[in-house]
Amino acid sequence: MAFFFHYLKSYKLGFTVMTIAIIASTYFQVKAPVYMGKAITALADYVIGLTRGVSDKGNFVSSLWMLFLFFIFSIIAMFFSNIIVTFITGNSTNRMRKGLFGKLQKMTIRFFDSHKDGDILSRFTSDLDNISNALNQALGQIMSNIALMIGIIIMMFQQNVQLAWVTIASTPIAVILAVILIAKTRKYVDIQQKEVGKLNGYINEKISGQKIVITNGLQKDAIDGFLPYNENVRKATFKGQVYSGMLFPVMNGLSLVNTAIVIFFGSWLALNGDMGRTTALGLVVVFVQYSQQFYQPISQISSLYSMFQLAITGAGRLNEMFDEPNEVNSKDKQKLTGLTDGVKLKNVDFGYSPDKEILHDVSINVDKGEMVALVGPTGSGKTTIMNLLNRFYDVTGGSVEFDGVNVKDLELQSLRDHVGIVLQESVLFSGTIRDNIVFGKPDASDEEMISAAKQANIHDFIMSQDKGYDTKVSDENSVFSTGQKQLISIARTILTNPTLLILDEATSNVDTVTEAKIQKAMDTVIQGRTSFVIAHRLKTILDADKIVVLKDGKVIEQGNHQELLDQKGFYSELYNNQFVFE
Ligand SMILES: Nc1ncnc2c1ncn2[C@@H]1O[C@H](COP(=O)(O)OP(=O)(O)OP(=O)(O)O)[C@@H](O)[C@H]1O
Repeated sequence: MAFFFHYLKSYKLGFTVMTIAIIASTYFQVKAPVYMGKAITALADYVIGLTRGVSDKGNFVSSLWMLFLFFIFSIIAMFFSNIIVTFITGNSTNRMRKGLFGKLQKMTIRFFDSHKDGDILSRFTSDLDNISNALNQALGQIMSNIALMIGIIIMMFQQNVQLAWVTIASTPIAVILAVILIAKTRKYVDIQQKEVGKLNGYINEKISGQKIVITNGLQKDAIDGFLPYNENVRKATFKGQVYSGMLFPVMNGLSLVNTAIVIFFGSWLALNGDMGRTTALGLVVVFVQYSQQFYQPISQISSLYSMFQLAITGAGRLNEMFDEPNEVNSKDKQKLTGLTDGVKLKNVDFGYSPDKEILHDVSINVDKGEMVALVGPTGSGKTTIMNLLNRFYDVTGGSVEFDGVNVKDLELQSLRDHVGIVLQESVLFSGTIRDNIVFGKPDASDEEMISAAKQANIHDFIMSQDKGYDTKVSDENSVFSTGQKQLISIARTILTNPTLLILDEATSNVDTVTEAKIQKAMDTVIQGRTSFVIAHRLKTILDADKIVVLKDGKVIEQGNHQELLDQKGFYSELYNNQFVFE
């Protein structure tokens, strides 16, 4: 509720106008049957008058006109309130989406590492859609239905107290039936959502692994696995639909029975009561209208319930994201302006979760301009060390220092400005090749951009494209191979001229020509720069000023190639067996 209030509170004027429009529309709607009754009484009087030779149809015509006008006014007022609801809903969901995306940009790497892309995306799509639908439907409908119910009750008691009691006598039965049906529907809608989630999970997994399915000829098995999920969805949907489908017929049936009782009792009043018969006839017509209108709000409000439930779940999931911690605010901290001495990891301990330590007492010294190669078996903690260098995560023990200053005492933005990263998996954003190269330095001149592309060995390839640097890059139309993508991201990093470079060498198989280009580009970008490289190629390791050998989160050996060979330890054993580092 606090979530909805936060976004809706700024539309006070809109709500006021909407309330006035709803009250007006309700007034016209509940008053119209009175004129219908008057018209019937006037018609009956006119017919009786004809037999007696007196005929005045003035009352009948004027009542019909009023009836017509009241319906028209009611429609106009309803139209206004709907437009305002649409305006408020559109604007508030727009603000929610903006807030959510803004929040996303402030989130920590930990959040992205621990949530699936699909899960984050669904908050922007299905959760926001559920909220928007519920707001759209509920804001106007709940208010106008409640207003309608109150209006009808007031009008009925004004018209005739006895008939009013008869009409509302069955309300408790209707409410009890509605509550039972909704509870049943909800149970099966919940099951249905869970089953749909499982089905989507299965489809998702199979789509991403489709190549493996095809390679192993497992298409039939994939379908066999799919069928039970699909069947469970069908069963749950069917049961939910049965109960929710019963709501309207049951309400309609009750409304009809109620109308019959009203007609029966109304006719009895007309025949035995002390009012004129034509007036009583008019009254019966009025109450037939009311008894039908009276059931509308009950069934409409109850049918909105499941929509509300989805919106509340959606709001909960959005709130979960808003409650996530932001990246630290470090505006008042020291700015990193460059590097004079070097970078140090001092007795670093770290775990992604408190109960499992990954790095144990890791110490590495890198002097300015040195290149360090991190080597070690898979899972030994190489990427984790990279994650600590530019403070994606905070160490739990020890410290990471730039020129002796703890990264926790540095302004985060200045730290990130000085650290350049080339990941194994290079990402290209939609836009032109130019946009992608100048991504980290949007104000770069064309000369700077071209020089970076030349150093990264990708200039000639770009120029071979029809539109050169203005060639569009998109998912469907990606002209780049994996290796070329890596060259582009190297160009992107060269352009930002980072003080400290973090580089994850690609292990993916690229052709030998591209491989040589990547190697050359890496040599260029590493030259004279302080750098950490997760090394997979022997040449990089041989060229390194320092090799750090990691195993199970511990530094087990450290030194240059020759020193490590002389130690005759883990490294020399692996090297002699030509085992991991090719
Ligand atoms: N985001 C994370 N959350 C929790 N645990 C993680 C996370 N990332 C890595 N780990 C765990 O930390 C340990 C070290 O992983 P890391 O990615 O640093 O190894 P690595 O040496 O880079 O491996 P590889 O050569 O396979 O890339 C592994 O046990 C891994 O399961």
